[in-house]
Amino acid sequence: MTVLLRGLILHTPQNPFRTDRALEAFSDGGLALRDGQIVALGSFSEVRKQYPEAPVQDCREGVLLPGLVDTHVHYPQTRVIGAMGYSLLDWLEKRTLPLEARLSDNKLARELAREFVGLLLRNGTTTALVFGSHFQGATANLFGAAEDVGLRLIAGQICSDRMLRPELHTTPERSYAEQKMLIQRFHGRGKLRYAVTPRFALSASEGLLEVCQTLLQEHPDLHFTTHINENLEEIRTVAELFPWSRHYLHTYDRFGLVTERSVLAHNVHPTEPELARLAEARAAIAHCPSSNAFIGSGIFPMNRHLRHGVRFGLGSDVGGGTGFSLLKEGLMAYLAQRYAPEGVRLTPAHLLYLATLAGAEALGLGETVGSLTPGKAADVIWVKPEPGSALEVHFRHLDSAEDLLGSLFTLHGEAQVHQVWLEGRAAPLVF
Ligand SMILES: O=c1[nH]c(=O)c2nc[nH]c2[nH]1
Ligand SMILES: [Zn+2]
Repeated sequence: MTVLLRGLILHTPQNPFRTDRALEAFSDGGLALRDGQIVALGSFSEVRKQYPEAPVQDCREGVLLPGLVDTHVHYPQTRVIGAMGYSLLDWLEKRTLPLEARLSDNKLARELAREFVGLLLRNGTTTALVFGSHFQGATANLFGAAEDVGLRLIAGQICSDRMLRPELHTTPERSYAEQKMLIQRFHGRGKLRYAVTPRFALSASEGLLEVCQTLLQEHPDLHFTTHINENLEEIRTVAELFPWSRHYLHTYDRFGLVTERSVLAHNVHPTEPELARLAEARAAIAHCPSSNAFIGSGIFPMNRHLRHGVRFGLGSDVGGGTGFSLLKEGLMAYLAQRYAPEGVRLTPAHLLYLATLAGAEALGLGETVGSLTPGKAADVIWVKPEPGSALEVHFRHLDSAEDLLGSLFTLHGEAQVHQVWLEGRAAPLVF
């Protein structure tokens, strides 16, 4: 059955870093959904003519956007959000890893998984690349919870075999066996995909990185994700642990882990050769602006990434980040670039692109999601201003689509994700 959504529709089917006309807006727009796909987009009157019999859902209060894409978020860390006053390595040791160690308890893991996917959806995220758990059972729970609600999920069991805490350490042999089982069970099942996920080079021996390489060779359509160049002390330690490495990226590249299916989180302190190599390999970066500020990692050198042609999308990086909202991450990216000495002048179109299509492309899903182009999956969100809020005033009085989008990102805290469609089906937002 075809359904029509009517309202203000905004998306960025093109890249605003390359063209001035990337933002497409329909002030009284129509979006036709059928069999999980978008089948038409245009002015409401045009779309109505194509589907005169279809039921219409009136979404004229607020705005319809593509589902948001989070390229980096940690499933076990919802309850870590807000731990102030740390930098990366002491934040991991004192606040994050103790909680992650508790996910050996399957009952807790199931509860956290349901909570986590519910929070992604409530914030309008319909596709996510997720850091799983160090435990196989907990990671299976994450896949199960995503499947239950219909979230598009790429995730994997984290592997580490040194320098964290003993409960979180695996061995190369065990990690291979456990990951193999998860890949067989979940990779390619519905909207689930598997990502090989060493936590970071600091906590992975060469033997473990070899296992990651073997898995990617045995299953060339797997994804790969990890962290890189987040914090200066981390970078120094990695250089000591891999004395042969030319730079941080080399520790992954030596094992064939830097490809166009790779997403590396942060990259706040890259060298020029690393940026050149990332561009050459077409690997993508998950830019996590609120996390970079919150754990004091530094400001993302966006201009250098653009100059080299390195792809990047947005990541909430919960729980180093300050919450699940990618609208907020858009604002944080904007603010950080305003502070940076050679910051990029971002527009509302850039922020929407980074929160949607750029992320989809980083995950290799640019043909499937990220914009409302007909033929793509009907992953759509309806965002409304809270009654009585400044954002509502803006929605009543602004008539430029671009200005409205700017106020939506700026006043994101007054926006409510009212409804989410996953492949055309309305998802429950209360769990
Ligand atoms: O922001 C981060 N969050 C983490 O959990 C983590 N682990 C390694 N490096 C990390 N960075
Ligand atoms: Zn992270």
